[in-house]
Amino acid sequence: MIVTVTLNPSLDRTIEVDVLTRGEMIRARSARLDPGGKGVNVSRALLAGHVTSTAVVTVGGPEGDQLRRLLAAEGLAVRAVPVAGRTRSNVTIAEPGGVVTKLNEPGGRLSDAELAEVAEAVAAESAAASWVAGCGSLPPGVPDGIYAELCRRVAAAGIRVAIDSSGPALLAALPARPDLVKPNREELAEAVGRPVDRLADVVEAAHELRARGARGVLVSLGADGALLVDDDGVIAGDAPVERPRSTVGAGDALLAGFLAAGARGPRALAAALAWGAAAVRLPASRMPRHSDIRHDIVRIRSRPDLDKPLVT
Ligand SMILES: Nc1ncnc2c1ncn2[C@@H]1O[C@H](COP(=O)(O)OP(=O)(O)O)[C@@H](O)[C@H]1O
Ligand SMILES: O=P(O)(O)OC[C@H]1O[C@](O)(COP(=O)(O)O)[C@@H](O)[C@@H]1O
Repeated sequence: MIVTVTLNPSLDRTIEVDVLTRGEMIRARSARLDPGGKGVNVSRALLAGHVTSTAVVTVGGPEGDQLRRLLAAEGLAVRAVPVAGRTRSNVTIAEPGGVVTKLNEPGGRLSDAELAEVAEAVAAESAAASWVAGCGSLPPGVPDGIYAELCRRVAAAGIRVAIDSSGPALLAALPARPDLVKPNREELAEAVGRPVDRLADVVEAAHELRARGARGVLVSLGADGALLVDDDGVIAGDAPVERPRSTVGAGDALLAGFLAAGARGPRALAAALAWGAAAVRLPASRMPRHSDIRHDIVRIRSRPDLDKPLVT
């Protein structure tokens, strides 16, 4: 059983266009509305993969009501914490070939009292959990140290914790020793304050996050796959997708696959890559079911070519 925590969930509208040209009126090919936010997507992917999960989410305003309805329609187990600020709407414009432009709102402000209610909800829901995953950006009003606090509380209860966030919230979480962090290439580069251009740079930066406290680092690298650094060493892999449709939620599917497969070693990395690749082949942030996942396309390397320049 895996609990996810999303302080800044969203309604995700994905609009498919032939080409995005700034300053012009563009007729869309299709539009789709999904419940969103990183932890919400991890729980949706786990549900699709038949792994028990509960999503703790804040919900506010008419958008929050709609988010609840969308999650209920998917059959997700949700612990909704009502808040005064409205739930945000994020827009993704998807062009053929998987090129996406994302417009993410900051989200509604959360008060200290609302944050205390979230903490209570997490404590209540995680009694039987093997992992708690704190995912996504922080809305206004939330201190950078919130994920560090989550790590300490969850670890004190003997439960493992994963953090998928960025910027100051990710940096502040590291000294609290999360069992896993899942930065993408950009987030990793931001965390170490230098570009990450080759696999060797990824390894070095991931080691740095471990030196600052993270026990395991799973770096998602878009079309370049993913790299895992933990107590067992370094492994990398990829799963090529010929015709990517939408990368929205691919990182969330990757994290879900990794946790679902035991969160350790080549087997978990392979599952993560298979789930991530499957998400990329699906429209918008649709999460893969068993029948969407192909394990035969995954290539795991215990001695990756470190000089290889990254393509995405
Ligand atoms: N173009 C692609 N081709 C194949 N796999 C991809 C592609 N884009 C993403 N993925 C898969 O999805 C995972 C997450 O994508 P990434 O863009 O790194 O994360 P995030 O969505 O968190 O920014 C990657 O590690 C990879 O497994
Ligand atoms: O909290 P953030 O960083 O603004 O991200 C939220 C967005 O990320 C998503 O969870 C997608 O995440 P990924 O594409 O990184 O897997 C969307 O559902 C949501 O709109």
